[in-house]
Amino acid sequence: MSAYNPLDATHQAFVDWATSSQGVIINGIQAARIPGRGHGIISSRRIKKDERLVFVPSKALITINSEFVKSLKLPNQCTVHGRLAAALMLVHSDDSRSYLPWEQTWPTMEELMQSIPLQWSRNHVDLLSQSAKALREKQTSKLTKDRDALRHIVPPELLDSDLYVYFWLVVNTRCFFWDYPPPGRKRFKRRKTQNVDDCMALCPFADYFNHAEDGCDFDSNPSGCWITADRDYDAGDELFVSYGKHSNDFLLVEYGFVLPQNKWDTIKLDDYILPKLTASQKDVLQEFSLFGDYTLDSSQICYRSQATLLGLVLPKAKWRRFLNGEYDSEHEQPAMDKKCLTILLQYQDDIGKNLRAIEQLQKCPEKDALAERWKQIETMVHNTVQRLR
Ligand SMILES: C[S@@+](CC[C@H](N)C(=O)[O-])C[C@H]1O[C@@H](n2cnc3c(N)ncnc32)[C@H](O)[C@@H]1O
Repeated sequence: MSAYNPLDATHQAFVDWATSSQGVIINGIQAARIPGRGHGIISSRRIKKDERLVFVPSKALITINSEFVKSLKLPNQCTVHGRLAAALMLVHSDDSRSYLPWEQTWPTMEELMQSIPLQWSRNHVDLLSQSAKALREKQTSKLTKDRDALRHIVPPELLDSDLYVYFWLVVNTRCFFWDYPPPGRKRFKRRKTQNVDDCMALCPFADYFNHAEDGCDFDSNPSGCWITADRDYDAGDELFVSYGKHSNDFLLVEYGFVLPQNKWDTIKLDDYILPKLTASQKDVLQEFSLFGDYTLDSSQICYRSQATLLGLVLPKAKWRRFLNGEYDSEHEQPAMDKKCLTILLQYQDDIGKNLRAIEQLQKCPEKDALAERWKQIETMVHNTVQRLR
């Protein structure tokens, strides 16, 4: 007996549509409402490793080569992401669109806008971590570029509306990797030249799978794509796929959630290390390609940070010898640990300030997401401080 709730009529209608008219083959799994994760996939019986769980034929995907997308003649200067979002928006008012039963299972605009920081208000954005802020800025400029590339073809009242952002986020959160050219070509080969960011397809039913650190295997060929069990499962277990080896800041910005346990999680230390460096130390780091991108994971500071911090405790000539692999820094380890500790104590102060500011916010999903993330950051920093002490 599963702990998850059965599907409502909208989702059941979508599953019927996907299997009866789109050729989607579902084996041993079903969609279900999963508390805290929207919908997801659970096993309807015991499943053996390597069983194929779902097959989605290529004709059922929404890609840049789907007829309704192609017919809109959207400009190639716009990313595939931006064009797919525009196409979904432009046909949104057409009640005869073929994939309507599928679209009705997607999250609402409110759910997406609240969970993903892209459209958060300034007071919430200001309380994101440094790395989440940087990722959000990148995302914002990608959205702006997509809008600019579409401006001469899509009316501004649509392009600048929340509806465009909504479909842009639907594409961002629900696409799978897909890099095949349209059917009908004599030779059906993967395009080697295509930008990986442009290899996207919306994939009915497979898009119910939630993310975990590790999960079932996704694969594809020109006929379609499928997901295979990575291990045995009991009836009623939730099954996941992995969206990639992502930190929680990345998951928050791109997908609107964080994992409670995440072996790929890291936090950035740049704001604490870079201000401590002189101009000439920065030059040396540039020379050795070690400038910036300093991280801490659940147990240690990355090599880049350690090599950089050594520059604060070693004379320049010795530091250069270390960077050239000619000097072993074992003697300086205690001094370096001390530097590290100073930096992390400063970080702890800021974490405290952020948590107190978040405490003052009115109750809302953004507040909960911010508090959860900063408590994770607090734990990571605290554990390293304890270890160094
Ligand atoms: C491809 S969809 C997965 C299906 C989705 N849960 C739904 O209800 O339609 C990706 C979205 O699912 C949610 N999600 C995926 N994995 C999650 C997880 N481990 N915890 C919480 N939410 C998750 C996030 O909202 C994410 O943007």
